[in-house]
Amino acid sequence: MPLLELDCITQAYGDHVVVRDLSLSLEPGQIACLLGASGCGKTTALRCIAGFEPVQRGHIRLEGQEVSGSVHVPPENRQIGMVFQDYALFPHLSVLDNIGFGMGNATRKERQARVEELLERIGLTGQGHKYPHQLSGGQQQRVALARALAPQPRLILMDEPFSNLDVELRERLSVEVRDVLKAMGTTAILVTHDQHEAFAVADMVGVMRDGRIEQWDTPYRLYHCPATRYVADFIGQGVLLPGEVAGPEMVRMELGLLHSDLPLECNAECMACGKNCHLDILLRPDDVIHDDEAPIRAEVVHKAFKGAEFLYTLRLPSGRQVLSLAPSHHDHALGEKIGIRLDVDHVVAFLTQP
Ligand SMILES: Nc1ncnc2c1ncn2[C@@H]1O[C@H](COP(=O)(O)OP(=O)(O)OP(=O)(O)O)[C@@H](O)[C@H]1O
Repeated sequence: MPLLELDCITQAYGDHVVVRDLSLSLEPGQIACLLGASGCGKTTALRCIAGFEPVQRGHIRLEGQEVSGSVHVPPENRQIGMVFQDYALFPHLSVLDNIGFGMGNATRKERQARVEELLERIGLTGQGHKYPHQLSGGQQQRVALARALAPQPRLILMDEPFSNLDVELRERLSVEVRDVLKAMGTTAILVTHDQHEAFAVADMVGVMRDGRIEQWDTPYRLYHCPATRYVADFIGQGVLLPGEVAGPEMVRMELGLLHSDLPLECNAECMACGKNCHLDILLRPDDVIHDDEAPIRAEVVHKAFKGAEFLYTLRLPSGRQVLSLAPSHHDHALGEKIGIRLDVDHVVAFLTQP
């Protein structure tokens, strides 16, 4: 049985529909992420799950039991833990007391054992006597996670939990949070606009747009097999280059012929002949390989040093540009023409808009 099911939920503020027919299902122990641009409705969806907002249509079920829809179970009876962007720790309570705060029904001994266990999980053993202001931002957020986990909730909801932290710490903490959640078998949903966080933490990611989930998929598939132009553009870097269907599973483009393992998207007439449909082909920087032996030459118009790699922007003979990631010992000057070839695992193609 899924731990959480959202069945076509809709929520509006007045006339402004913010969440539209949103459905998803989470298995116990799964970590999901709602990812999207500011204002797409991620926080509102999370607030509906927590019970802070009623849903106007649809149903939410936790462990098969309806909590929103024809009934409305209040937030405090849903056994859901929350982690917020600003940590929301009690400043006048020690770390120990913050973590133990929500364990009202436990005995002193149980509470102590649980808090010690969680302190160890978050790497703060021996620091329980400190107060929030004596901790770094990353440590405070780990305490906030421990506090949310302490009462053994059915589900943890995290709203932009890393956005107050600097980039390096954000990456490290997102991996640590995933490890803690996985070690405890906790089901969780993260809300963020940062795809690196989403990819570091979640098993499944829903890319949201305008209140809807545009694609619900694994991070790998979102990157390599985006279902729509919007997802292709929102996730990762890349360019769309024009191509032409040369057969049901083959496309011709400026950089050569590409074989697709799936039938290419065609319009009805093209289905009949299997040729000449115009497509836009997605090329990621890792699809375009720098190779001195390759006959196709492209001019370096921009380069960004990434440490282990350069991200080159290259101009093709047609004037169109592609991105290419190359190991950083291949250090080429602006204006230089370098050989490139394609190494595309899956062809991602969208029918050219008339
Ligand atoms: N309480 C409210 N009353 C009226 N409108 C609201 C309320 N809360 C949110 N909205 C509007 O709903 C839309 C979606 O907001 P929401 O916070 O869910 O988006 P979000 O994707 O989480 O954005 P962000 O990343 O900026 O937090 C926005 O246009 C916002 O202005």
